[in-house]
Amino acid sequence: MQRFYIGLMSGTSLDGVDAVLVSIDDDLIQHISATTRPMPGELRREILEMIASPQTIDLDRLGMLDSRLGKLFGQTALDLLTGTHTKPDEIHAIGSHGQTLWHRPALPTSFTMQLGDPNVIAEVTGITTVADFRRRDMAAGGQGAPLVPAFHRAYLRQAHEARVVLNLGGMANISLLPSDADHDVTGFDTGPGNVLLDLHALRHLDRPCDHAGEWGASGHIDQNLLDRMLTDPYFMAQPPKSTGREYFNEAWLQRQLAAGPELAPADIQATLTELTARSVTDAIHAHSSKCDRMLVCGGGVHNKHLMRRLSALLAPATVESTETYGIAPDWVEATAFAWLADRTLKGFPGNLPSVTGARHPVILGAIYPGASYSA
Ligand SMILES: Nc1ncnc2c1ncn2[C@@H]1O[C@H](COP(=O)(O)OP(=O)(O)OP(=O)(O)O)[C@@H](O)[C@H]1O
Ligand SMILES: CC(=O)N[C@H]1[C@@H]2OC[C@@H](O2)[C@@H](O)[C@@H]1O[C@H](C)C(=O)O
Repeated sequence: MQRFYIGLMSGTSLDGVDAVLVSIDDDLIQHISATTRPMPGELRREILEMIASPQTIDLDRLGMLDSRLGKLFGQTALDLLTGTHTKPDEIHAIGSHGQTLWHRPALPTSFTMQLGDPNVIAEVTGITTVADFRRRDMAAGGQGAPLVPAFHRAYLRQAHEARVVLNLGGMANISLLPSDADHDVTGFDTGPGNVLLDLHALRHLDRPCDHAGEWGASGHIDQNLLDRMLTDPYFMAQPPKSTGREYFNEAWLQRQLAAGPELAPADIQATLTELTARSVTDAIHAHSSKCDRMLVCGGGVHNKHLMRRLSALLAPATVESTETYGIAPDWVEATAFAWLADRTLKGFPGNLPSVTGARHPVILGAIYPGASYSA
C-alpha cells in the first residue's frame, strides 16, 4: 500500500535541515519533493558553543535547544507541505533524525544524543513522528551509527557488481555492498568528510565551505602534515566505529597544525582534502576485497576537487554521484530516515548488526502519535 512520508535530517555540518517528501509502497520508494531550511545562525552558534565546552553546559540552554530544534524541524516539514499543497493528514509519518549534539559510542557506558524534541514536531505538524533512531541499537551493544547502510543495501546494492556507497557529510561514512548476496554488508565512519574543510575555509576565506573545492585544488599537499594526520588512532581502529564533531573538530585541527612548521593556508586546504580522500580510500582498500564502483552522496559530492582525488585514488573503480542511480545525493540521508520510519511502523528492524556491531537486529526509534495515528 502506497503511503507518504517526510524524512528530516540535520547533520554534522550544521548547514541546514533537509526535508524530503517520498511515497513508499513496499519496496518501491519515490521522491516527490524536497526542501532545505538553513540552520539559523544563533542556533548554529549555540550548538557549536555547547560542543566546544561540553563540561559547562547549562541545563536550561540544553532543554531550550531541544525544543527550539523540534520547532525548526516541524516548520521545515510544514514548508514541504505548503510547497507541495499537501495536507498533514495525507502524510503517514515523519522520520526525524534530530541534531546530533554528542556521540560517545566508545565510553564504558556509551550514549548518543540527538536533539529536536519529536513531541514538538508531532504537535507543530499534527503528523505522527518517529525519532530517536540510534539509541536502541546502542542499547543492543551497537555504535548507534551509521544507520544509512541498511538503506543503501536496500536501494543501491547490485548483483554482479561490488559497490561502495560513500556519504560525504560533515563526517564521512561508507557502506560496503558486496555483489554476492551471501556476504554481509559492512560499513563505518571513515572520519572527517567536509568538517575540517569547512572550518579552515571559514577561518581563512570567511566562507562556509570551499566552493567546488577550488581553493583546495590551488594548493599543494604537504606530505608531512598528511602523514601525521593519518596516524591518528581513529583511522587505524577496526570497525565497528563511528565518530563526530566531538573528536574531529577545530581543536583536533589546530593540534595537527601546531605539530609542524607553518604552512600556506591553501596548502593546508589541499592537505585536508587529501586527508578525506585518503582516509576513505585507505579504508576501502583495507576492508573490501573488491570495489567496482563507488557511489557518492552528501554535500561533498559538489567538491569537484575531492571527487577527482577520490577517483584517482580508487582507480580503476568508477566514482560517481548517486544521482546516476536515481537518488539525488543531497537527499539520500533524509530519504533514509523516511524509510527507517516506515520500517519502525511496520515492526521491522532498521539496524544492520554487521555495521553497528549490535548483538542483534532491533526495531529502531520511538513513535510520537499525530492527530490521525492508529496502532
Ligand atoms: N558547492 C559545494 N562545494 C563544496 N562543498 C560543498 C558544496 N555544497 C555543499 N558542500 C559541502 O557539503 C556540506 C554539507 O553536506 P551534508 O548536508 O551532506 O552534511 P550533513 O548531512 O550535515 O553531515 P553528516 O552526513 O555528517 O551528518 C557543507 O558543509 C559543505 O562542506
Ligand atoms: C551520530 C551521528 O549523527 N552520526 C552521523 C554522522 O554523519 C555521518 C556519519 O556521522 C554517520 O555515522 C551518521 O549519519 C548517518 C545518517 C548514518 O547514521 O548513517
